[in-house]
Amino acid sequence: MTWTAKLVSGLCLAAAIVLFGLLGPLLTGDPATIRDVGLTPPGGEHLLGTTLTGQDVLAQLAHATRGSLWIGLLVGVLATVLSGLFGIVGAYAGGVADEVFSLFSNVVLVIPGLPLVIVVAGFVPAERRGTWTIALVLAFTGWAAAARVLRAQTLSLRNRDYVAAARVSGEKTWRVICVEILPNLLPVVASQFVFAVVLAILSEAGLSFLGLGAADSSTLGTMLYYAQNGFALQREAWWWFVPPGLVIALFGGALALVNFGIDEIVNPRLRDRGRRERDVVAVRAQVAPAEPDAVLTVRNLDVVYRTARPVHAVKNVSLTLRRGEVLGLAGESGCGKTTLAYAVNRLHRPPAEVTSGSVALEDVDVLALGPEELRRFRWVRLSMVFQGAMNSLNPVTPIRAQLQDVLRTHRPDLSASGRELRCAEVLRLVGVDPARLGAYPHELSGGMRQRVMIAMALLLDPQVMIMDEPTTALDVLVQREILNEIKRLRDELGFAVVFITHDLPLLLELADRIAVMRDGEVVEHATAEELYLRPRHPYTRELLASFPSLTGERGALLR
Ligand SMILES: Nc1ncnc2c1ncn2[C@@H]1O[C@H](COP(=O)(O)OP(=O)(O)OP(=O)(O)O)[C@@H](O)[C@H]1O
Repeated sequence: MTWTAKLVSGLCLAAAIVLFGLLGPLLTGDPATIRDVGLTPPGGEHLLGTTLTGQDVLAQLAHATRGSLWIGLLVGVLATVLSGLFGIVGAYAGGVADEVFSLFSNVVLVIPGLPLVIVVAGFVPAERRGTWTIALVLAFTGWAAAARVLRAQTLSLRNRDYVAAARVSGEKTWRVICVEILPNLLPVVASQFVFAVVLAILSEAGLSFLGLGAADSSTLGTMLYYAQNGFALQREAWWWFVPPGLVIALFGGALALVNFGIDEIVNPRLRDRGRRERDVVAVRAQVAPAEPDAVLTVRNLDVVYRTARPVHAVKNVSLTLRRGEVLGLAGESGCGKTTLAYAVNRLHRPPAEVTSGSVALEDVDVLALGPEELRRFRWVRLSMVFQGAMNSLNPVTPIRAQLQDVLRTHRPDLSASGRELRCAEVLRLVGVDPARLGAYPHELSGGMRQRVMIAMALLLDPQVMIMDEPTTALDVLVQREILNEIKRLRDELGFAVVFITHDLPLLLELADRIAVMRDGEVVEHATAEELYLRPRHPYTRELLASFPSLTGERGALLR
């Protein structure tokens, strides 16, 4: 079922039940009228039959549905307000307020909900136990888990740049919360609300079934309570207890479907979950025989994002990476560079799918590897430095642990001292003092973090390293230092590099050969020198011309 189908069917079902609760009582008459037609089965005058005392089950059901929905709505609103207050306001305010609010939420969270509800509801005398009392008790015991979720979300949002910008520009606190933070939380709040309503209806049914429900209203739980007391099951009067049970189940199911729909709106990736399980289609080309000194051979590769409007991101790409070579992959933003790099590594996720072609790393047919073979292959023979690499480190773990994790996974026989030595060695290789092994990522500069990621990619001596714009976020001096380091390491260790960037002049300096991509296709593939001196494709000439010359006339800088 697609996300829209879930949402629409959930909303239709919930709307039908709400309509029945709203209009049913007006059409079905008094549910309390006693007649001498006890336990009449459904049919004729009484569509859903009668109770032991001859009351019409349909009329009771309509009133009970209205009562349950009303309690569900009250509790949903109250619990959402409480969770918003304690979760969002506390987290945004920070300091003592956050600690006090958070402590209170935690205390409420660990109190066992149902027993507390039963004790509190039982403590209030029956004649004073009205709808509001029950709603307050259920709301009080039901808001804390949602508050924890909202607090976590708010803590992450309050540090975002756009919230900081709003604060710096002098916006008032309530405005920052309502305009900058709340809209981003709305999908989460909506799904928490839906969950609170379902939980309230179920809990109220449980309370009423135990005889602890509201004295002033009839709910689906009350109906079940009377059916139980009237021995409906033993008397085989199924029409007395099945309808209220069914309405509870259908309403719960409808809201669960709505919740799924909301989840998938919040996280569009979920929409594609399960739509396709394969990342590579079955029919694809045989691995072509590689050139003698080729280490990585890509042949006629096609990658398609199977979205509502499919995107053919990589089209018939063929590339050969030779031993110890730096192959540059250049092209404007969105031309498919990252998609190609991910597909070569089998890191692409649905909706991306390799539809044809082959990828071979020496003798390994990469597209044919199973999950366990892939796990053993990646990083050992082919590693990757991701785009924005300096943010790829886990902020709460020291560098040492992150580097050692890779060794623990792929070299389990290495001793603790062996691991330590190897980590220090790779850090030294990339020009970072091994004394920084104990540092957390935030204690390192951007350039150092970038180097640590390169060190991590070098840990297992891979034959090929794919570097996806590894230096874009750095200033030119640090960028140059790192590029020189990559060249030196390549000469020293002999691995081959696929270096992806939109910066063609940088590639002219670094790469042995360059492939220029446009719209998913490789439009030109030549040595760096050839490409610079004799660019053949108009797009390459355009790219070369778009970079300002430092030696031309002043005006040439401002093209
Ligand atoms: N998950 C996705 N669903 C649909 N289309 C996608 C998805 N991810 C990427 N695309 C599309 O695939 C094409 C190639 O994207 P890709 O990220 O590979 O480009 P790129 O050359 O690496 O760009 P950049 O240099 O900006 O990172 C783009 O048109 C992009 O919109």
